[in-house]
Amino acid sequence: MGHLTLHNACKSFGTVDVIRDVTLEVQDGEFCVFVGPSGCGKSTLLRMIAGLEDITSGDIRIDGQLVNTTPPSQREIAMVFQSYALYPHLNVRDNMGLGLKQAGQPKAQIAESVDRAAGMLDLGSYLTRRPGELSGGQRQRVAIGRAIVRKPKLFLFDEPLSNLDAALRVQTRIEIANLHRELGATMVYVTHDQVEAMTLADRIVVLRDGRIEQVGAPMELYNNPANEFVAGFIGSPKMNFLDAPALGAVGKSMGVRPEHITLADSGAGIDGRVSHVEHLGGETLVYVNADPHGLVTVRLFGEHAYAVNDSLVMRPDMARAFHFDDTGQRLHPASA
Ligand SMILES: Nc1ncnc2c1ncn2[C@@H]1O[C@H](COP(=O)(O)OP(=O)(O)OP(=O)(O)O)[C@@H](O)[C@H]1O
Repeated sequence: MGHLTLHNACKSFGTVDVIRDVTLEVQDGEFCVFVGPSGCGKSTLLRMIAGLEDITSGDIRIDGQLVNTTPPSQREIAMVFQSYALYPHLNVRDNMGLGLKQAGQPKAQIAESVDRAAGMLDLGSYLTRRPGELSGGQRQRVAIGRAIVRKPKLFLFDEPLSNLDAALRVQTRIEIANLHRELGATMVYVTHDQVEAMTLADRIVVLRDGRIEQVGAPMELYNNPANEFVAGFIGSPKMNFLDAPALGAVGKSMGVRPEHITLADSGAGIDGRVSHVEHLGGETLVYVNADPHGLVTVRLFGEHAYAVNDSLVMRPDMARAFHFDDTGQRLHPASA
């Protein structure tokens, strides 16, 4: 079991309110990702769940039990950090088994648990190496293995992939997703990378300035963002925000995703001039300057021969456009 509830959880450092009234329920077995810009309070919230930070007010419960003042070691959680936090003088087997050893488990049982976790993470042939003899990705797998052997109620991950290069990040992301499927454990995962959030999460919690902006399944946030902030944060490349009055559209700004605009040489649409083109092979990103909207990103499938300074016309798919008022709240006009 690993059911987590936060009720009006708040955290202040001195007079600065870092987490404000967070109420959230994470179901047993769920993969929940906290995402948001730098400084929005993701790590602080995770550390409050872990017990590494006191909470200023509110409640945190694990499986219904109030843990506000429970020390981290008694919360039955395991945390995986960006920095691995392995003991350099211990080999992989001893690093992974240390928690069980400290808990007084018999040697044979520890060996069995470590072997099982090492098998899951493909670490079997590295068990006698020390962390210094491993790559960054292997070290992070050891840190994850150390969490697995403890059979915690809750896995907490704090940006575990940030120190890995791009290819290894993708590979380790897939391994974490597989692990979640295999273990069926509750996982709470912090990242500032919305692609990681989209690909791993059952549910994403979007934070800004210590508050929850929206909670939902990845595609729910993509297709139905509650406000301009979430609309701009989820999706890569980012949503375009066009000048709604200039288009005769409802609201202050009209949000259109780069993949929901087509280009034509002439005719009806928004006139613009190509400012930059990125050829990515499978797709082409065309950056178009259009007054008064500014720089608009258009994402086209496949290869396209647009060049800087080409004049063209953009045609947003109005059925997929979003409308926002001047406070950034989503409008639902009857015509939208
Ligand atoms: N011990 C502390 N004392 C005072 N302020 C703190 C402390 N820890 C964090 N903060 C502040 O709390 C805010 C939230 O920090 P936190 O590390 O939780 O953000 P984050 O969303 O995880 O950011 P990042 O993505 O950059 O890691 C920041 O403004 C930070 O400066």
